[in-house]
Amino acid sequence: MQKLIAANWKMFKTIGEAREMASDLVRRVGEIPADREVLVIPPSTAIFAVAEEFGHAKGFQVGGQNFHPEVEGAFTGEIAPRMLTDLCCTYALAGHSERRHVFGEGDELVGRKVTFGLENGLKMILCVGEKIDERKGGRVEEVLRRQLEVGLAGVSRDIPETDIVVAYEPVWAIGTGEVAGPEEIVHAHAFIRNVLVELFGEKGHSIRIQYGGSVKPKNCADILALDNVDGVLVGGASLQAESFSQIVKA
Ligand SMILES: O=C(CO)COP(=O)(O)O
Repeated sequence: MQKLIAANWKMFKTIGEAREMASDLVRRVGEIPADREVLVIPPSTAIFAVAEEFGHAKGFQVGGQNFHPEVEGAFTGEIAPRMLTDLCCTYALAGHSERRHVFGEGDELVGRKVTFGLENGLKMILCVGEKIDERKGGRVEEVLRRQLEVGLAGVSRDIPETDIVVAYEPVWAIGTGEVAGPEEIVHAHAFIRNVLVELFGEKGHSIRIQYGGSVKPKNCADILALDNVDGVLVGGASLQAESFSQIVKA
């Protein structure tokens, strides 16, 4: 299965900055390794500019960080999945910890986004992960199970396995420089794999599980080599072409 190497730019980069980085990235990466898929997820204002810079560069994709699960309507400030596909997006995120914990999104809303995005032409990356107090309280599995079961509740068992991705992002490792240790990653990913098999049967073995949280050029090869790590979702280190191109090729 191809590893999914994704850049989450969060609320960084104007159109000009995004264009510059996108063209630099294409130049630095050159040909994407055959076993990799590359996805850049800019703020919505810069998605189309990045898609244009990627142009015909083979294999570079763009995605959306968020959307509202309706076709269209009176939802000031929101954008719809069909507006993301209109901007050439192939993927979107749901349930990122910043959406959950800064903007108060709960599991049910996250689940509606996953289902609605899939029904409207997007592949969906469901982000899950425990907070530090949940880890200290021995509740990692309980939290992951709930986020997966509710987040994937509306997803048909018949969807292609490449349409859904789970990103394990322990909240305490995001933007802190404190990457989860190999045992923590392997344990969490194995647990997620088991839940995916419970939910989707055999297909659960081929649904990709990304790791996210302080991924850098210097640690990404080791992380990508761990069991059940089928890609990475990168924040800070995805903002420079130099570091993200190293991660793509690691
Ligand atoms: O939130 C993340 C990706 O979605 C991870 O961010 P950092 O790589 O900056 O820790």
